[in-house]
Amino acid sequence: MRIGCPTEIKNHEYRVGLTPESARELVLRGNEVWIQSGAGLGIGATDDQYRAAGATIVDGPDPIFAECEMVVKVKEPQAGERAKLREGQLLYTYLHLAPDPEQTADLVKSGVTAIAYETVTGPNNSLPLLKPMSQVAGRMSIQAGASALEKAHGGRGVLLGGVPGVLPGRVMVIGGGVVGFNAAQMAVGLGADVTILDRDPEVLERLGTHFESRAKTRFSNMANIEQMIGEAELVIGAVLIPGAAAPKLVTREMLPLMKPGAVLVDVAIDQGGCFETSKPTTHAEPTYVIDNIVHYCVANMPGAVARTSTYALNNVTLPHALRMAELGWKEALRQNAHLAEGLNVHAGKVTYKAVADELGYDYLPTADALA
Ligand SMILES: NC(=O)C1=CN([C@@H]2O[C@H](COP(=O)(O)OP(=O)(O)OC[C@H]3O[C@@H](n4cnc5c(N)ncnc54)[C@H](O)[C@@H]3O)[C@@H](O)[C@H]2O)C=CC1
Ligand SMILES: CC(=O)C(=O)O
Ligand SMILES: [Mg+2]
Repeated sequence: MRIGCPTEIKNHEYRVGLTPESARELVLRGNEVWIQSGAGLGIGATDDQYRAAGATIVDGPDPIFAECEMVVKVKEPQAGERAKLREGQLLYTYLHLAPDPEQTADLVKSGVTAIAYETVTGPNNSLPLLKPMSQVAGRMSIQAGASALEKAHGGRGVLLGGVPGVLPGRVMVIGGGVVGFNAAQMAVGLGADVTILDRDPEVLERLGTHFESRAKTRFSNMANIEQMIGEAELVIGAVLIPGAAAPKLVTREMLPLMKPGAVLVDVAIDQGGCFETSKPTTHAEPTYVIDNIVHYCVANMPGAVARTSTYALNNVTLPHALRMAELGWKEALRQNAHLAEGLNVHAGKVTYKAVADELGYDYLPTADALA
C-alpha cells in the first residue's frame, strides 16, 4: 500500500503521524511510504532520517492527498486538507467529530473513509489510541494550571504546593480516567490538596486504592461540584463520554462562586469542553479570562511536547496501520472489532452513533459498511 504522512498544520502542532522508525516498519513489510518534506522537523526528525528508513520525500502535501491510499496524521484535518481528501481514500488520525459540524460535513462530502484514533477501543472499555495523549495532557494540565495561577498570568497568585506554614492550593479534578489520574498524580507530587470526582463507582474505588490518603475522591454530581468549586484554586476538566460531546458540568452561573483568579483547565475541550464558558484556544494564546476566572482550553496540549507525544502515539497507532496496510482497511476492521470501533465516516455516511446522534446524520452501522 502507498501510505502518506503530511506535515501537521494546526496552530503550534509539532507532532507527526509517522516517526522514521514507524516508516521503516511499514517499508520493511513491502509498503511505499511518502513523507512531506519537513514533516518530522518538530520532533527533530530530518528528511534524511526518513530517506534512510526507506521513505520517499515529497514536496508539499498535495502528492500525498492525491496519490496515497492511506493518509496518517495526528490532528483532525484542517479545512484546506479536507478539500484534498478523496472518495476511497483512508484517513487515520484524531477526528473529535461530535463538537465539529464543519469537519463532519466536509468528511461526509469528500467520500473518505475516516478512522478516528480516539474511538478505537481496547479490552475493558479502554481507548488505547487516546490513552498516551491523555497521559501527556493530564500531566501537562497541572503544569499549565500552575503557570496560569501566577499573578503575571492573571491567576490568584497561589503556589500549588504551598510552603511550610502556608496551606497548599486546592485542586479539583472532574473525571478520574486517564487524564484525571495523571493530573492527580502530578498535583499530589507537587503537594497540592487534591480531590478527584467521577460518577463511576469502580473508577472511584480504583483511585481510592491507588492514592490512599494522598488524594480524596468524591462522587460527581451537580451538588458536589457546586459546593467544591468555591474552594478550588485549580479545576481540571477531564470527563469523557466516548465519541460524544462533553457534558457541561460547570456553568457560567457557577463562576461567581469561584475565588477570583482561580483557574479552569478544560482538557475535554477537544470533545467540546465540560465547562460552559470554555472555547478552544491554542498554544500561541492558551488562556483567557471570564468573570475573573482564568480559562486554559488548548485542544492539542500534547503538541507542545511533540517528541514525547509522537513516539508515545506511534507506539499504539502503528500496529493497526500495519494491519490495514497488509489486509486493506475493510478486512482489518472485519478481523478486529476494536479497530472497527474507530470507523467514524465512510463513503458519505456517518458510521459512529454518538456523532450521528449529536449532529443529526443518518447512522450507518459499521457492520453494514463492512458488508
Ligand atoms: N486537550 C487535549 O490536548 C487532550 C484532550 N484529551 C481529552 O480529555 C478527555 C478525557 O480523556 P480520558 O481521560 O482519556 O478519558 P477516560 O475515558 O479515561 O476518562 C473519562 C472519565 O470521565 C468520567 N466521567 C464521565 N462523565 C462524568 C461526569 N459527569 N462527572 C465526572 N466524571 C465523569 C468517566 O467515568 C471516566 O472515568 C477526552 O475528551 C479526551 O479526548 C485527551 C488528550 C489530549
Ligand atoms: C487527543 C488529542 O486531542 C490530541 O492529542 O491532540
Ligand atoms: Mg478539534
